[in-house]
Amino acid sequence: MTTLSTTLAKRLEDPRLFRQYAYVNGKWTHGEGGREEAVYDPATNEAIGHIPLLEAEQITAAVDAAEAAFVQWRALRADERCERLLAWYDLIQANREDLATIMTLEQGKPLPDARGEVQYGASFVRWFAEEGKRTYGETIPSHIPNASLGTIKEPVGIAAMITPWNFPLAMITRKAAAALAAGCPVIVKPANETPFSALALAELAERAGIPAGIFNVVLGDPAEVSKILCAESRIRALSFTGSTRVGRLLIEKSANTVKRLSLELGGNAPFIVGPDMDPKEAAFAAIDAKFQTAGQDCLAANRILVHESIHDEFVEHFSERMAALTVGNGLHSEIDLGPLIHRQAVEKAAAIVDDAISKGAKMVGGDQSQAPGENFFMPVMLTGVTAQMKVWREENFAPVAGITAYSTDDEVIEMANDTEYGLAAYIYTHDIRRIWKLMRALEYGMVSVNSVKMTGPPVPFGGVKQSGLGREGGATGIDEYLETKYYCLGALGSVSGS
Ligand SMILES: NC(=O)c1ccc[n+]([C@@H]2O[C@H](COP(=O)([O-])OP(=O)(O)OC[C@H]3O[C@@H](n4cnc5c(N)ncnc54)[C@H](O)[C@@H]3O)[C@@H](O)[C@H]2O)c1
Ligand SMILES: N[C@@H](CC=O)C(=O)O
Repeated sequence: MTTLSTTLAKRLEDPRLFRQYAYVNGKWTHGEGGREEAVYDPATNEAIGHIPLLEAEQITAAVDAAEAAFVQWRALRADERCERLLAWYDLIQANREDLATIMTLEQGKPLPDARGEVQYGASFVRWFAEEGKRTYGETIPSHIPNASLGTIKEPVGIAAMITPWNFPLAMITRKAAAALAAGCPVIVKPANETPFSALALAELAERAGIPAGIFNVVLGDPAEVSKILCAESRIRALSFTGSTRVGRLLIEKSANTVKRLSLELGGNAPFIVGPDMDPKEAAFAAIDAKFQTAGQDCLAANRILVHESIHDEFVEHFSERMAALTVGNGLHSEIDLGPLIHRQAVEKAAAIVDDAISKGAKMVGGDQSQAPGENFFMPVMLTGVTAQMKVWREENFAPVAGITAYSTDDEVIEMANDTEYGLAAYIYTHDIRRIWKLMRALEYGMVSVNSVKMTGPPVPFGGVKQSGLGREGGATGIDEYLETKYYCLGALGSVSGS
């Protein structure tokens, strides 16, 4: 019988990239308890494969393997680790088409977007391969007679990573490449909805010469696995990307082992349009900022705040452009929006729209009878949204755009900051004084002015408030995996005053 997993394997130039096992200590591993879970194509609801759910002892075995492998990995010179990471980068690039196919099948995003994510994910590997060579310590002018003082940077130890389904590859490489370059072994727990991208990365890491035990992918019940990872004192850093709800749980669970925590959590981005903007240009930019990955993006423009003087024109252009968006299976050509990840996400989106309408918002679009399958949600524009509505308060993670008018800069600052989240904000205006005022007043970790695109390897990506702790990427991303060791070399004789 032909199953979708055989169909999938046949679609790939290199079928060995499609693995249905965990990857621990350089070995493809079954679950010892016989538990497994199906993974579905969200566009069709067909199972594309199965993954094992590992037992507690198998997760601990991954930690044992990482601990043993750490000794040699940290002992390599930075340029030697750089070479392995560059080999990984080359393999990811060379297998871009297969990786994109796997991603579209498990995540649903349109194939061109999946190719873009592979490229984006690979770019972090190259960036951190190089950054690993620049983990400088410092020399400190001594206040102690005859002593020399300074710092050196050392790998923090085993780093665990728990990652989401919306960016199944790049959210792994942005963490793992930094940790590996710093000299740390890595244990990744990907989202159960999208494990196959992570497993393909493991296959390529092995081919790149990253030794057994240094890059592990564990699979299992999320609460069970993370409980073990958080409680394990040998794991010194935990990096999580996902919802604020789960982020809070991980903080609690890690308290006893006092780990280094990096948290990239939810967002509720405001998209502010000033009165001087061309309403059409701003509306088109807002469409891009809202509907990429079908709205399932932590940077998605959730609350679109438009100056009252151009609001009606903006809304007209927005709805026209929204009506032209195509919704369908991401493997087909000319698709703008793929499915949501599963049926619950569709139900959540519908509940957010109903809540807004019951509180007075007006809806354009969103004829769900046109949806090409049960996990699809036709894009919706809601106008007249208020702070009492869920669409304002919650990260909707769906193609639902909430729009509202404002009259003054002070008012829009208050509106934009009226959320527990603080990941990213967008400002569209050409008035430099307004740009400066808004940029300084917005309580967000990242502010993008007149540009939808804001991310990439050189960028210190991260949020404030309840959107997270720490930064990924950029010149500081590797610090999440490094400890500073201060040294005092005393009794040196002649160095006083240096
Ligand atoms: N800030 C960022 O960089 C960023 C990037 C991507 C996604 N996100 C956020 O991620 C969320 C969407 O992703 P999601 O639905 O996969 O998030 P999620 O929090 O439900 O899941 C993220 C990861 O946590 C695991 N998990 C789920 N329940 C758990 C539990 N009880 N204990 C331990 N682990 C558990 C999941 O299996 C997955 O691996 C959104 O809030 C989005 O904003 C943030
Ligand atoms: N789009 C983000 C991921 C958030 O979901 C990124 O670029 O890292």
